[in-house]
Amino acid sequence: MATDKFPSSWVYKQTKTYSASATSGGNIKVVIRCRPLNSRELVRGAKCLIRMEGNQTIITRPTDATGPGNSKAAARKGEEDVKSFTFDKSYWSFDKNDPNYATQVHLYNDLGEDLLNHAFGGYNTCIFAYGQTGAGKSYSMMGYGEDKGIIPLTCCELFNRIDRNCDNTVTYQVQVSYIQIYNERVRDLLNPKNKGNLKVREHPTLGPYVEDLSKLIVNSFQDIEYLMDEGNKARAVAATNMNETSSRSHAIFTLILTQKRHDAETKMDTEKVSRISLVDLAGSERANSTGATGARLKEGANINKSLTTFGKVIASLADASSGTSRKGAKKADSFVPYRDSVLTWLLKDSFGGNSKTAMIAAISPTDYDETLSTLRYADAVKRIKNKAVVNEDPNVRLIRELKEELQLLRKKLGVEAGNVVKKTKEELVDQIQASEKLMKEACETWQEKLRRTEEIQLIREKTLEELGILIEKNAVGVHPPKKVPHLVNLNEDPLMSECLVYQIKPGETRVGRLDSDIPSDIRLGGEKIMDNHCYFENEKGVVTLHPSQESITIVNGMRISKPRKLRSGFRIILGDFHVFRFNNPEEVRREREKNKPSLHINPNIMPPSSRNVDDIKAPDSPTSMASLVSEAVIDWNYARREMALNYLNPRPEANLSSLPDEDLQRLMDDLKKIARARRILPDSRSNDFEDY
Ligand SMILES: Nc1ncnc2c1ncn2[C@@H]1O[C@H](COP(=O)(O)OP(=O)(O)OP(=O)(O)O)[C@@H](O)[C@H]1O
Repeated sequence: MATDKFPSSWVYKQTKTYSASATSGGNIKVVIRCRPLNSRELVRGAKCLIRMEGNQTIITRPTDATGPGNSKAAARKGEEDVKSFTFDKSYWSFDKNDPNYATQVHLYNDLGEDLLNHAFGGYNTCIFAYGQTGAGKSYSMMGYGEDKGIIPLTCCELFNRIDRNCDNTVTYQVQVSYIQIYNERVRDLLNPKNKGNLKVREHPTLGPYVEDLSKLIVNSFQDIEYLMDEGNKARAVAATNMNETSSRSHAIFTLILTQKRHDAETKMDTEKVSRISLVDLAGSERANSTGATGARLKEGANINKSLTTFGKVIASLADASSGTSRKGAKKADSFVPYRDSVLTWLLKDSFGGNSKTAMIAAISPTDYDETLSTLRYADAVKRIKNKAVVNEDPNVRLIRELKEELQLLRKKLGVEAGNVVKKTKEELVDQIQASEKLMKEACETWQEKLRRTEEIQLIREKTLEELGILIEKNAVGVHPPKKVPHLVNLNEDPLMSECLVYQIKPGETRVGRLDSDIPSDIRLGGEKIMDNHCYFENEKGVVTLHPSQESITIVNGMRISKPRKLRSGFRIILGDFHVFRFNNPEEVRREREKNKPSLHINPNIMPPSSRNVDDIKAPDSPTSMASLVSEAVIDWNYARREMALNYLNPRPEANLSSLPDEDLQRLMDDLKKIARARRILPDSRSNDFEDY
């Protein structure tokens, strides 16, 4: 078991005791959190439209329509339009200097502790974050840097409580699973063997579940952190290979806490099992506000489908709870369309079911339309009533029911096999197989589960190694090599950026297609990656990139057709979507030594405007750039924008009208993304566009 304690720097107050409430009813707890203005908003003089008084959140319609998202907010001169909403809590995180500023710890003390109390009481629990992109969902859930969010604080305290347990008749076991829902497809982020789309099923006792999903054993908070990190790596690999916009997917991290109590007198064991679901939803902005086209529009429609269904589920549950009905339907008739989307189906228990649930609605202080829409959503959610029950010995019950069910199904199959239509027979066989799988899982011993956890860990490491990704066993976070030159992945979503490291060892490092028979050291997916895409040559620490004929190999925004010597900080794009930053630690160290005292280069003077990559002057070429410019500056946006700008430069050999259709489409996609980012992204993600 873990020996580490909740680091005192994370939380200042941990005084409450934890006794779970015995009540089973109760509404979903809804809290609102308003983030500070970002510097873009500050620069344009955006006004704060939100006020909080006690538990009330008050929004005022702007009197002009200048800000993004305020387009429909018509100026109604002389008339103040104010709307007020009451929630369980309204967290004012607008101004760090305000005495009422709500910190991460406030949120944890109110929501995280409650969640743990319920989980230890044997109830299913769920915390989910809702809100538009950049409103502060990840900040509240995961946190950034030292500002740990509710997930790490809660998971850490979970193990602290287990460690503090002095009752030797009780033992605890924790398992985790991590899935992503993207375009209505479910992906297991912890087991690479589980490729593609996992099936969602429903069992009368178990409720909705993901078939074949891996549930891995964790023994400490570090184990949880490690698996989350691994899951995020898997997300980044898949997102890049499939060109998925990762920030538009939903992620569900689930902990299963099993408490076993041994009765010395009867020699009997009883179990309480609770599921803790931590859900980070995709940005809630409406698809039509993003200007998406083609595949992005379809993706948006699917995101919309899950969030629209989510909205419908919430509306019908809220109506049912408050006794009202929609369009004259009787209350008893109100149908909740859980199964219309994978997200709502899987969260069925969390909404209107067997769970103690809390919602964090993250809002921006300026964006009237989206913020009002989030507040209305949250207002409907707070009316939903759940019926949580203590999950006592659910496995015993499940095994008993599965036994009866299997007997019945097999009998049915035997009796009816001769005369049933094929489809019905297939359905029966499918149902038997699903129940058999559940039975096998329910009967598995802890040792078997542990063995499988270890097996999956080895598979995960091997899969990453085969792709050329550097793995560090049991280490959380990315630890780039201190000496060896390497590539670091860049991704649109900061959560998935800089989490994959590819080493460029002495000699040749070949890059090729994921599914090719031709061996390669770094394997990438996607249509535009060739069998033999390119190779890196590392000669005594000096690295040269050799592109294959016809391959899309881009250095600092320019496509190259002949070998190119790389310097630390260079941006490399392979195929359409694989974006990297090249790092050469030894070179940086040498340059630092040489350049003492250091120069001062303003990062803002660095846009790549050079026409010929080989003529690139100061901004792109010196190693000192990488050491002087904040690494955050050279992110995914920077690399993609630099490429887009090179297209836009009036070059005699490639002006806009001579661009092939697909290149033009890609360029348009990039520009739309930049425009969208300008409208909705927070400062941390969009300030690179500031100069253009
Ligand atoms: N309560 C807060 N206090 C201070 N800064 C915050 C707070 N909430 C958000 N921020 C800052 O606002 C920015 C956007 O937050 P965040 O990345 O959490 O948004 P998001 O809703 O998760 O976006 P996405 O949907 O893309 O994941 C970040 O730079 C974050 O540091």
